[in-house]
Amino acid sequence: MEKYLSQLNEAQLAPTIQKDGPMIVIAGAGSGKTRVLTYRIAYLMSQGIDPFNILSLTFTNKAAREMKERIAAIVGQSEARNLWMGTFHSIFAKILRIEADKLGYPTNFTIYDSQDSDKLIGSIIREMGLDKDIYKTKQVRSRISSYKNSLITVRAYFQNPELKEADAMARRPKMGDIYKEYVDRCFKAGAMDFDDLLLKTNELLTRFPEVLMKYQNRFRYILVDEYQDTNHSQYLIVRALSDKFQNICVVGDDAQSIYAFRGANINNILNFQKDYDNVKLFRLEQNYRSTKNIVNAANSIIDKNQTKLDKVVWTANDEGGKIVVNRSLTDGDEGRFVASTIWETKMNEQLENKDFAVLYRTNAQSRAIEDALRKRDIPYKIYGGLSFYQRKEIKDVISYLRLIINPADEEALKRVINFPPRGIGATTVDRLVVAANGYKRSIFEVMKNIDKTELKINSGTKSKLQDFVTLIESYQVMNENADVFELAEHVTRTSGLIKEFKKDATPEGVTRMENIEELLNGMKDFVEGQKEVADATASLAEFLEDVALSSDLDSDKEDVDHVALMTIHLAKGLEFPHVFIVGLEEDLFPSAMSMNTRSELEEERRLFYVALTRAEKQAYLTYALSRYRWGKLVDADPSRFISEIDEQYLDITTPIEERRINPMLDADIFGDVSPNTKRNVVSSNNIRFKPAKQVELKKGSPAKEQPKFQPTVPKKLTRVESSGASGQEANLFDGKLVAGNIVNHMRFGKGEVLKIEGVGSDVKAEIKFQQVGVKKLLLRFAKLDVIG
Ligand SMILES: Nc1ncnc2c1ncn2[C@@H]1O[C@H](COP(=O)(O)OP(=O)(O)OP(=O)(O)O)[C@@H](O)[C@H]1O
Ligand SMILES: [Mg+2]
Repeated sequence: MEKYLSQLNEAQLAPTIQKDGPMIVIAGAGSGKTRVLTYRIAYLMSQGIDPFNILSLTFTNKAAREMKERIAAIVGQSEARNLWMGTFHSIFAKILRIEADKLGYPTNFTIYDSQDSDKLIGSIIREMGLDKDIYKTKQVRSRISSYKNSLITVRAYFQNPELKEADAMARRPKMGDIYKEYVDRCFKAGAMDFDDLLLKTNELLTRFPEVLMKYQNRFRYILVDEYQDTNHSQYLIVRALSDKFQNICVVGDDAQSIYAFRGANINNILNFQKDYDNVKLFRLEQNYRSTKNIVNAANSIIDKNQTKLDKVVWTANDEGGKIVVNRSLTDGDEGRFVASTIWETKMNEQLENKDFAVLYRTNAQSRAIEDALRKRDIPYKIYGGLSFYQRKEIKDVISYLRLIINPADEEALKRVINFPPRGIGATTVDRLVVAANGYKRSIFEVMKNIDKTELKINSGTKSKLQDFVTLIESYQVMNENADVFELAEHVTRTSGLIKEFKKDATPEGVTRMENIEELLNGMKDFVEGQKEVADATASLAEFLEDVALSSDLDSDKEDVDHVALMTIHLAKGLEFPHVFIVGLEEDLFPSAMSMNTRSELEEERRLFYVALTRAEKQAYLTYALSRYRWGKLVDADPSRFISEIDEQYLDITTPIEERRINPMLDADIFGDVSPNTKRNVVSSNNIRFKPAKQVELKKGSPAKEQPKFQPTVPKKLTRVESSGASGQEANLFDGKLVAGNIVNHMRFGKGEVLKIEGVGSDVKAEIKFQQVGVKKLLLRFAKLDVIG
């Protein structure tokens, strides 16, 4: 047996060496699914399968690169190089690059990133004279995206009255018209957006049987990682390509399906066995990633979901430390806890920064963490922010390059036609756009033929337009002989970009210049790198394709030692020794937007499962009692997810508060309460108002009795139990604190006690604070000093 196969356990070995036929590996996190795919590819090659015939689809380009390196270590670099490996988008962009003319696109088509799409949609909404508060750009884009991922073309849209009706109900009756205009304009600009890369591939494979056959024969073996997160469009591509040979191997975990909001369909994994004949099903049960505590805690979480496949996950790894649960008063404190824990752990255990990751639900949460890390001089990197290639100055340069290979590219043209300023005003551009739409030509063509049009543009402006056309055409000539680096270097100098950026001597301006330099360095690298690959051309088109599809997760330089900060969505498939999951608060995680149906809440829970299972050695769960959101300090309650973990796996440094939730509304969030009444009030600016606390004890009932509507926090986790009515804390102020006392509160400052009410653990004080007015505080939680 091949030596590397001994690095697999028996259960992993079986799918690895199952050469032919459809197969699925369903297994929990950390059980070696990705490892099986990697070794399977090496195995197929050792069995004489040509790497050109193997297609492997991964979730990130980074994952693809890592797999390739691993395989190269086994079978050798030169063979591994010929594998087709990458994300759906990058692989099918390459195929479309070859076949695009069949669909009426130039093979040099541009890929619009989400910024480009947003800009185009924004201008369409403006041109159509629609209300931009109703037709919000991002919402419109996500709607269009969901049509495309469900393969609803413009024509299909207009044939289906239900769709139109749904949009009309959502107060957007013109959605279809925007969709049509957007698609037309992209097509005219020779541009595909991200979703087109899949949609057009589907179109290609259905409309052109000979093309389908070509790629079916090419990709005799297909492997897909993270299959649970494929959307309909991706699903159909995989089905079509694998239809002939049926050598399809998918791996996934239904418990980690977290992209439903972007159209991922968990049924793809559930139905796989129905889609193909004689499917071999494999299961892996042993987790190699995490400690027993983490594995068991994660199991106890996912158990709460109703919709799931039964799976066993266990580990032979050490017990490990319990999961640390930390409460902070504010998000700032939370950041400080994270930073100081990282700092101390690094010292005590001799670790590096890259052994730590901080995961959050929303990007906005990174700020407080960043501040705290900076104060301690701990280097960090945020993943998933604005990627390098989306920064303004970089996009400016890239837009020139895009225009060189595809002068029809409307978004690129609009970006640089007057940058650096050359006296072509917005009105002129608007006229050009209208004319181009009228003539059904690109703006660039209209500009080239400006004398033949009837546009009302004065001769001074006309000659400026012609100069611009000449400039771009001169670059096009240069592009025939120069490489990407030489061309870009020339463009930045002669277009006036460098001069323009140099004018700005502020630190930001200096950073811009550095970024451009970095871009040029990257191009040099690209050119050198391509020289090593036999059939590569180092063409500008290839470079731009890499740029359009790169995310900053991909460009991660392994040699830099930093703490990783990212959203949980981005962390899928990754692993880190120490993981902090921050902001575990109701309405944040689970997100306020995702609590309307059981399936939404279950997706949030899967997200939590993904987060927790990234940790190898130690996990930390943190929450704050108040946090700045939308510029306001809002109160927060600990997330239900913390209390859903079996307590034996937790190390709770500070007892968890009862959730201040209206028991009437929360009795059974999906049960007997009508959906209209159960939600909290949402104000117009989307800030959720918390209903007043109504967990009152019945008169005369013993203090220990739990309220009838016990929130989902298990009894033992509530402060009532841990310190108890009989414990000292609850009685701390009994009898000691009386009306008239002057107290000091950590957050509210100085105040006077007006009255005391309630019994046992429910004793409250009404206090008039100098700064914030009258507040009612539960004494067992309130941090008060009596000062008079
Ligand atoms: N048989 C094995 N022996 C030793 N280590 C293993 C074995 N199988 C997997 N591992 C290691 O366990 C970790 C998890 O494996 P892998 O990433 O393949 O799991 P996964 O099932 O893909 O996880 P996820 O669901 O998070 O994507 C990796 O570090 C991997 O190298
Ligand atoms: Mg994996």
